[in-house]
Amino acid sequence: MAPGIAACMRARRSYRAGTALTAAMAHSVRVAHLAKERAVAIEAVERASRVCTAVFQRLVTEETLTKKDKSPVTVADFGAQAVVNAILERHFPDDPIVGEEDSKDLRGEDGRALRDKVVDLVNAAVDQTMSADEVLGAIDRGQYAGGATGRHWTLDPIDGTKGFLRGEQFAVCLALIVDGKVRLGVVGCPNLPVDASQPLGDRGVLAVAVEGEGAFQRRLHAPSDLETPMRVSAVADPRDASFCESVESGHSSHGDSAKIAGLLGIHRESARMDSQCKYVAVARGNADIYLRLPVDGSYEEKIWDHAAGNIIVHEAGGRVSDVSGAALDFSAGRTLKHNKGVVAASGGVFDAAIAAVKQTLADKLQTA
Ligand SMILES: Nc1ncnc2c1ncn2[C@@H]1O[C@H](COP(=O)(O)OS(=O)(=O)O)[C@@H](OP(=O)(O)O)[C@H]1O
Ligand SMILES: [Mg+2]
Ligand SMILES: [Mg+2]
Ligand SMILES: [Mg+2]
Repeated sequence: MAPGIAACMRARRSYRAGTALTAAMAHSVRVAHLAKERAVAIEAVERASRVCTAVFQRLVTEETLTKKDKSPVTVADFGAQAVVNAILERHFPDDPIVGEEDSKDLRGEDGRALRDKVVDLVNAAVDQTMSADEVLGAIDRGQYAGGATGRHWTLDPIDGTKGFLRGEQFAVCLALIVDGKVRLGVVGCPNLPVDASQPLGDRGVLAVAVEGEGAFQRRLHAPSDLETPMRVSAVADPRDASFCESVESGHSSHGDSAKIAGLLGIHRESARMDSQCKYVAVARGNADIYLRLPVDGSYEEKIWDHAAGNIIVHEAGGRVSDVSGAALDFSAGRTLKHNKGVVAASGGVFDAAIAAVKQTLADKLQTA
């Protein structure tokens, strides 16, 4: 095991032991639960986050960001997926991975320029030197079909690509699914303010949750003994609630969310934010409701866009469902094909939010 991962597990044990002496026995049993997976996942997400930040800094220096050249983003997507998958392979060689990207565009003569950039990027981020074939192989470990039995990981190397390009919110999201249920989630948010009340202050948050153990946050790239628990807000009156949604109206209907806010008596403007940082915002009480409302009825949400955020909100005391109130079903393959849309909210306002969503989408839900 890498020394960093061993130190991380020790630090977590000492942090948790100090939090509740009376529960020491329960802790010593629970801490062992997915402890190695948790530590490896954090290390992988942190390394991939560094890859993304490095690519973005180069983008800014080369002033390509304003040209909206998408290829550097593609480099970061591929690089981050290769780094995470290589780390997972080293520690859990038998675990399959459902990842967003594949190596198609990096192969052959057409893919050479991009491939060379990705290989350089990956080799700057991992401990061992990887050949081009090994990097492409690592990316393609993400082609697993998913399903209801056994264990597999799911990875979104950059969630919120548009946010990444704008220098706004994006996230590196990794989750472990066992027998169709999410058991562990890690979301790295390099641009999220550490303290939401200080939006111009320090940035970089890592959120993590293991089933049954609660949700925690810490500064990205900080030792785990500085983790603090996350709790959803205690708001009970929906009129006092705030909600967040996707930036793009193509990913979540802004028109329907405005109607739902009207029904709930919400007067505050929605916070529009890219990526699974929205789940983290709900988990740490910065927003009360996350609405993701279907625009195109045929779109199937991808498991990597929701798995990590889903468990983080649950473990922070919140609830997550689709727009009909049904739990998200991560056992159906690479997509959430049995669900439409997503509603995540603190416990105090979840029922009211679902009722307003159902009322607003009644016609669409009937024809779906
Ligand atoms: N039609 C449609 N409906 C819903 N979702 C879609 C749709 N098309 C794409 N996607 C996925 O949306 C992911 C980004 O979601 P966000 O909530 O971050 O959107 S936004 O950037 O704030 O607009 C985005 O994830 P990334 O590709 O990882 O950025 C896509 O997987
Ligand atoms: Mg995504
Ligand atoms: Mg992505
Ligand atoms: Mg994408």
